[in-house]
Amino acid sequence: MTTSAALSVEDLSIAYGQGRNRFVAVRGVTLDLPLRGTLGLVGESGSGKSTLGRAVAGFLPVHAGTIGSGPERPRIGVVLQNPRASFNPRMTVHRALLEAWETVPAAERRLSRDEVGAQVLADVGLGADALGRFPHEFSGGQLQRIAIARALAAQPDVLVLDEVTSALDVGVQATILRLLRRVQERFGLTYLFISHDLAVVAQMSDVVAVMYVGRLLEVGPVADVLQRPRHPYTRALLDSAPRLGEPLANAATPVEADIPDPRRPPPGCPYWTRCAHGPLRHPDREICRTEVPPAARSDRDAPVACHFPLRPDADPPHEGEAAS
Ligand SMILES: Nc1ncnc2c1ncn2[C@@H]1O[C@H](COP(=O)(O)OP(=O)(O)OP(=O)(O)O)[C@@H](O)[C@H]1O
Repeated sequence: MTTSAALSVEDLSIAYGQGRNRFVAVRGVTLDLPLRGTLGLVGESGSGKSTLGRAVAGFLPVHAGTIGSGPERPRIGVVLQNPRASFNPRMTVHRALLEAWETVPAAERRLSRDEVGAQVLADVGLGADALGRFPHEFSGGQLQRIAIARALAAQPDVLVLDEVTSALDVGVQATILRLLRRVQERFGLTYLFISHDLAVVAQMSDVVAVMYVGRLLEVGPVADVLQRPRHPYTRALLDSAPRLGEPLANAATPVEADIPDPRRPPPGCPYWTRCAHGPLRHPDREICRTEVPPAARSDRDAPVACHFPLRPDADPPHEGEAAS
């Protein structure tokens, strides 16, 4: 772990199922969550983002590797996409906040029982009148604020935020993102921010990690990864996000093919079956089909898991101009 990491994930693998149904949803992921900063985790559906988030939160058994930061494990909270599903409909907001607060060992509590209410709600911009009400009385955006308040009541060091704005209207999304930044600064929190929305990740993150079929393909400072992507997959993801006035396709446009089933990943690089820079378009790049590139790691000088990474200064990248 580097000294500025709040939490380190080292060579982590997570499996689901048993026997013949067992499959590895996250493979060999190494990441540092930057202390008091945000790591944005992006990737298409099924890439393993939520699995990694749930494992970091301690909800899933670790199959191989470690999640930790030395003897003092940080307190980790979670906010999910659908707040309605995460509240007991028969419990008042006040009771839900108290339940979260009760998980903090008595000697470590920063708030008294009396303060767990109006004060915590004020931190997320809600009035004390919400305390005696029930989840169904709130809009999705208000309930997401309450979910954030509930997470704060448990005094986290790290928050796993899994698609927290995906179910909200755009205007409400923006206010929730601003609120998250405010509470991050105020309480010195570290975020693992999971989203399939690159624009939102770009706005929120210091470091970006790109997952694909369970593997980490690229990781680095947000400006590097999103402005000078090295992995053809990152490049293709960026190009698939529509931008006004720009053509939709360029040389990095992926080969038309389905995303592989993570239960049956292809041999070699997981991305070669769609990669415009791989063996489908460059016959001399057979290695992509047969050898898994060394994993991208945030703690090493290895930001990209690709046999033929794009040149960092290539903008836009051109066929055949990848660095060797
Ligand atoms: N509880 C589970 N049991 C078995 N398989 C699961 C379970 N949860 C997720 N999976 C599978 O693990 C793989 C990774 O899923 P995960 O939800 O982590 O991906 P994701 O990148 O977060 O995508 P999404 O945005 O669709 O949730 C998928 O193939 C998914 O079907």
